[in-house]
Amino acid sequence: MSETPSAPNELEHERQYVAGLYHRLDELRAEKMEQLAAIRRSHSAGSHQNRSERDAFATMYEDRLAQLNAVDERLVFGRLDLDDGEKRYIGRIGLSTEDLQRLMVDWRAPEAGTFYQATAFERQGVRRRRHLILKGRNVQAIEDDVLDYTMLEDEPELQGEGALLAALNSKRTGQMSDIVGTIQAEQDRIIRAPLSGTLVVQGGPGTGKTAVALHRAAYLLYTHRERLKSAGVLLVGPSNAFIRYIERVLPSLGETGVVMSSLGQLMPGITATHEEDPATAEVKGRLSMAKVVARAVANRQRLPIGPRKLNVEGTILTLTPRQVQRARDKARATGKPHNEARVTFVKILLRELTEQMTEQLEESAGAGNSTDRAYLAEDVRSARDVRVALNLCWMPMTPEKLISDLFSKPGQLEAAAPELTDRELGLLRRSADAPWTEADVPLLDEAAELLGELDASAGRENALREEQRKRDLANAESAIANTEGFLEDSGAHGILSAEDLADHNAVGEARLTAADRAAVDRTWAFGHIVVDEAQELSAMQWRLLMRRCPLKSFTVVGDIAQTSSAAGASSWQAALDPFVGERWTLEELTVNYRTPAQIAEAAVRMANAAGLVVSAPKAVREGRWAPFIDEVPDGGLVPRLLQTLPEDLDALDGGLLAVIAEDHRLPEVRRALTEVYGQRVGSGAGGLEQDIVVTSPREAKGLEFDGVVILEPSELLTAAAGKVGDLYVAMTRPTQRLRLIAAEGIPAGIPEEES
Ligand SMILES: Nc1ncnc2c1ncn2[C@@H]1O[C@H](COP(=O)(O)OP(=O)(O)OP(=O)(O)O)[C@@H](O)[C@H]1O
Repeated sequence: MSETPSAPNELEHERQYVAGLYHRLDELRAEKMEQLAAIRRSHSAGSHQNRSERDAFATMYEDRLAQLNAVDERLVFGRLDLDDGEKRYIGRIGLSTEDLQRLMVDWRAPEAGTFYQATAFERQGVRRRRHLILKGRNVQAIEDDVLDYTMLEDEPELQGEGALLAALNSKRTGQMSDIVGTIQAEQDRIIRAPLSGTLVVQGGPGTGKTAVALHRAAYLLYTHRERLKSAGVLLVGPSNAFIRYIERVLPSLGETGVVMSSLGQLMPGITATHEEDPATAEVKGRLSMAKVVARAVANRQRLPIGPRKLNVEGTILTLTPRQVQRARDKARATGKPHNEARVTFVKILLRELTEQMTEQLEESAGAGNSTDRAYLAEDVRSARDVRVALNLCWMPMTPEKLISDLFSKPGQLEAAAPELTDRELGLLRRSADAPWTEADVPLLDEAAELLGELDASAGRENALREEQRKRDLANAESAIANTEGFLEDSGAHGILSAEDLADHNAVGEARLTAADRAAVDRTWAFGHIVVDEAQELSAMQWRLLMRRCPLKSFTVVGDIAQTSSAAGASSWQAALDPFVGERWTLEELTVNYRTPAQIAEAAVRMANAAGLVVSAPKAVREGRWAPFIDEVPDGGLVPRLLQTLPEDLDALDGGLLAVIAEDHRLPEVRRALTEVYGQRVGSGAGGLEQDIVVTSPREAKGLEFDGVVILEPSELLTAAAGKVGDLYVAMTRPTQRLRLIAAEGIPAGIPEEES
């Protein structure tokens, strides 16, 4: 049902139309630049309010300009020919002529939906769907799906097969790109699903879950702009490497307002490392840890063992356990978090101690000789003994201090976690200065929730100010870049620095977007949260995310079979039940767009042989190569890698190659490869710019490469705490070629004859 029109006049027609679209884009850019420059020229004049209004306009123009600049590549990618004769062009944004004649429809608009959804079975008024394949600003080729006849097939229909296969076969760059021109019908249905509720998207490797999650975020922001602009959208991924891998997709879709965070960054101000020990991560991830943290907080509200003598300016007062208990009960009854309820606790006891002091002084000075209560209250409040005693009973506390003490002081841990075994307690113990890990983040968040603000204003305001300054600088830089031509003409080029402009623009909080504010505010309630690789989340991580979106509007994408974290999910039902019960819907993606059939099938056979039930998506294409299997003698892994690498690199012809192995092998592999390939070798997360990447299976999660070499695959099978996720993940990363080098035997199922 695909036809490629050869008629040169068709191509010529499209070239002219597309040139017209770019012309309009350039006009709009020039217009916005002129408006921005005019605002800047008049900037310093007028009242504070005038300046604020101009700032608001400047921000609006800058945002629009940034969007217009971001959509240049593949501005338009499709055309629909409709029954009524209309020819509707579909592109990254909507464009109209000056007198509002529509030139191109935004891919997220309802009128563009049929571009992705129409099939030969259900034409939805579409006669022909045309894909435009651009290089730079020029139309290189066109490819048509003709839908105005019925064609029955059993296979799932691929739309724009030529354009799709061209995209799938293109070399990987180490950064994900958008799929807006070739979204398939089953993906589109998910992208355009309603905003409310929790939607789970389950799909095997390479089915486009990440792509769908990102396009859905862009779609929701477009369709529910008002609501989501003020509340913000949060996108959570497994690691910083993953966030770097996907970070260009949303800007390329014209959206910059999404907060992207890895699991280690979910608590503003804390940068956490990976939790190395899976058993420790598993214990920290249990839902029952919420109770442990709650007990740890309650244990910081203590009763003295007996009456305590306090010296206030030479007068001896007594603080009794009973008094403390009464004050504690009242403070707890306020229902406020620890640090805020402490205010009540302290107020009650200071009042009682001041009364005691008044009575004692009046007694000793004789009746009728009244003392000034205000002075006495101040004496009591500032007395060292009183401060120490009240702090011992109810210490103001930061989340970091609470959790650090909990894990580094054995007595505190035992008191707070009576349900844990000695072995589990041992797993949690750590030194006070150990770095924070991803598994600590939900515990810190839980603590922050129960403790409340230490000083309700300080921390957040500083963070906001810092964030504001960063944004002002970035805005100023882009404003200067965008108006370069104008500045040159006016002779101002080079005179104005981004810092000057940022200072000039600083107008307080008003200019921060919701996303800026949300990124630094732990208590921010997002309008929607998208979670990728969601199978890895522990119950405590889910608990944290649920707090960040009280409306429970979630898009959850992942693959249960790829779970490698010991704290991760074994079923969506089990993972979500504590938080949303049955109120979630499941969608499945069934086509593998990444991995060639021969490789995907070997991965599935391996998983099945290891006892893992995996959904086996149908691969869209055959590859050129079946997996290469090299069995070598002991000590032969790296020599064989060095021997085979030239052939693999040659075959990939400049493509991206990853060597995946367990952590303990990585230094040796890196050393050996760097000796031969020097700067071409990058490591793990930071290495995606290089064409040879050496990485662990964990860091490769969610990423893809043209070629993959796995060293000692059986090790990846056993390392993942009894789960086969890691080897399954590693085997499904390549888009072209897979090689397995093994000294300890090839895991069952991989060679075809065993199947
Ligand atoms: N409709 C499409 N058009 C073009 N490319 C697509 C399409 N759908 C998916 N792809 C490509 O397929 C590859 C796999 O997609 P993606 O990474 O989103 O899959 P995934 O399901 O998240 O995989 P995994 O779970 O294995 O990490 C990517 O290169 C993506 O760009």
